[in-house]
Amino acid sequence: MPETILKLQDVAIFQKENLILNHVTLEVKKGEFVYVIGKTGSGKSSFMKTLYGDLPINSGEGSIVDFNLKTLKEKDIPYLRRKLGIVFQDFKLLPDRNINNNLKFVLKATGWKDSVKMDAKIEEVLSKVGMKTKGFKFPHELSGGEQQRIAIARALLNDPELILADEPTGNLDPQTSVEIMKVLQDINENGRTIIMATHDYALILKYPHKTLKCDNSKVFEVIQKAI
Ligand SMILES: Nc1ncnc2c1ncn2[C@@H]1O[C@H](COP(=O)(O)OP(=O)(O)OP(=O)(O)O)[C@@H](O)[C@H]1O
Repeated sequence: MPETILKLQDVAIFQKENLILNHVTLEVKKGEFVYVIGKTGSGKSSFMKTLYGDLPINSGEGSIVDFNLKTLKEKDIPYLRRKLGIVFQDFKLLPDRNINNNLKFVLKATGWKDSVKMDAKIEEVLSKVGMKTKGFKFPHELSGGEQQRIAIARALLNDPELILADEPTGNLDPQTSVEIMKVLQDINENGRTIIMATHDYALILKYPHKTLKCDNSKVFEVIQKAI
């Protein structure tokens, strides 16, 4: 039996005093690829934020990569995030430094010290996303798709058990979206668990996976035909 990476039991998620999602019960096992879909404002980002400790769970129980989301303290959040790779729609690369230094910045911030090991790790993650030769480029010298590849490489730096991707193709054209999806697909095939919020139905049809839908304050699994 694959181990459980995420488990939510009757969870309620609020934005300020507004209830966004209620009675959320679900389980994600190691190695799964799971989509989270839903209309604008249905709570996809709120759901993802809960998973990386940006929104608390007000009721119910939740655990993610061995962290208890209910009892998670502010000081635990950096440690939780080291076990997660987070990818956003808008890449969030630092504009004032090249790609190698963007990646080195994250390694140093997460406790890496040995320069040789850092360089080797950077080369490894850049290779995984097909960007090995682009380390000396600045973010503005790369296309959107290339920047997202770098953001995925950055998410891989600390060998996360789970990758959370919130609309990773939201700023990309359809062809580039497919390329990014192939990168994520590859990473998943190498054993990593991925949860990806998206409203890109073309991608879901092309790469079918378990799909959770946010609708009417609920999260439930949908089968492909019903999407
Ligand atoms: N920081 C915030 N403060 C208060 N309310 C918020 C905040 N962020 C989101 N909301 C509200 O929470 C609800 C869910 O928003 P959320 O961003 O989770 O939806 P979404 O499904 O990710 O939408 P989209 O597809 O547009 O990104 C919306 O009604 C939104 O207005």
